[in-house]
Amino acid sequence: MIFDWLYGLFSNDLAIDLGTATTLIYVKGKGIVSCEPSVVAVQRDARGGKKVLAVGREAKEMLGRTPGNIQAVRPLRDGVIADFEITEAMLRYFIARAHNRRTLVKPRIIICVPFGITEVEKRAVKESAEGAGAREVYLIEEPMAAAIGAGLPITEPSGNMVVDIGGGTTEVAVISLAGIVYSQSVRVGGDKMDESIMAYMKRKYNMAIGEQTAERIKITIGNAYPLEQQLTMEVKGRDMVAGIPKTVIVNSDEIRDSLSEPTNAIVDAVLIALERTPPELAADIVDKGIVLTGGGSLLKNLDVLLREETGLPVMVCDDPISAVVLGSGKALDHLELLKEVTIS
Ligand SMILES: Nc1ncnc2c1ncn2[C@@H]1O[C@H](COP(=O)(O)OP(=O)(O)OP(=O)(O)O)[C@@H](O)[C@H]1O
Repeated sequence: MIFDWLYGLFSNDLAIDLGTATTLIYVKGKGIVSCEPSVVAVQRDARGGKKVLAVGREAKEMLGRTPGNIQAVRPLRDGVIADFEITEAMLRYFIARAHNRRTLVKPRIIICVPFGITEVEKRAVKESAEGAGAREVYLIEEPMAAAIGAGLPITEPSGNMVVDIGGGTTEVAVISLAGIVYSQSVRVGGDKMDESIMAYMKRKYNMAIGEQTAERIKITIGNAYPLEQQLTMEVKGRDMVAGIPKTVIVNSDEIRDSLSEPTNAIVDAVLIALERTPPELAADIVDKGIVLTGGGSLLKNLDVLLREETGLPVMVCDDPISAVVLGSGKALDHLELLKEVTIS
């Protein structure tokens, strides 16, 4: 008892959402202390060695703007770890910054990982957190963390459907009695939406735009179902024929059309999940509806499209970008829940 109290006083337990697009860190008792792009700027020397120059927001600014020997990389792609070494360096950086090293006790860290992560990837994530000073490392799968973060009653014997639309993947899961009954991950998310916009700008306007511009278009006027009012936006890029910078005005209808492939893939993943859900749990979902989490769920009217296509109630949770890290943090706060929902 006294140990628990002392531990609570001195420890600085962390929850980390290691996302393809964003890494968020939650510190027990303080809330979310960091929310930065999962990007690392790396300098390569002649012998192939790598030196980390910047991490997070500062590194994202460098994407597409670096000289030859410096590379701004996203170490997680399509929901999986594409570069172990750099993921580890990024994790160390974020943990070191969030963890108050003056505290006496090493932190317990819970890290949220993509559903279906391999044993090798699990070990890599655990080892990098241990290397960064963790006393104990717990892993929680993304759909579970998202469901807890969205406030779903996951420990009850009833079906809950959560659709987490991230940067690299969309994970559709049905959860009951603190277990994942069904989960399917498709490699479609915010990144594919950005790619579709880039391809459209090339096709329609002969114009090359960068990833960041495509993301801005998506966030500002992107949509999945007709908006009440048409929106427009000025876009700057490079004319691919003349080779000089140019500006065009695009509208929300054409951007919706350009996004139809990724948005339809998300609808299909949800329809397949509904088809494969055991009947009793499907009946619960008909009553309770589908909850959307993840930054991709903020695409305008994506909830409306899903409602139209499934005929079920669909709602976006409060603060969808933080749901996963908040859910992981909540698990860390409740020992019983932690045992039930983490994977080894
Ligand atoms: N308002 C918005 N409208 C549309 N998309 C948005 C909006 N805000 C953020 N996004 C997109 O959400 C995505 C990031 O979501 P999130 O932070 O949940 O992903 P992640 O957890 O890093 O990825 P993953 O779950 O694949 O590991 C990005 O593609 C971003 O462009």
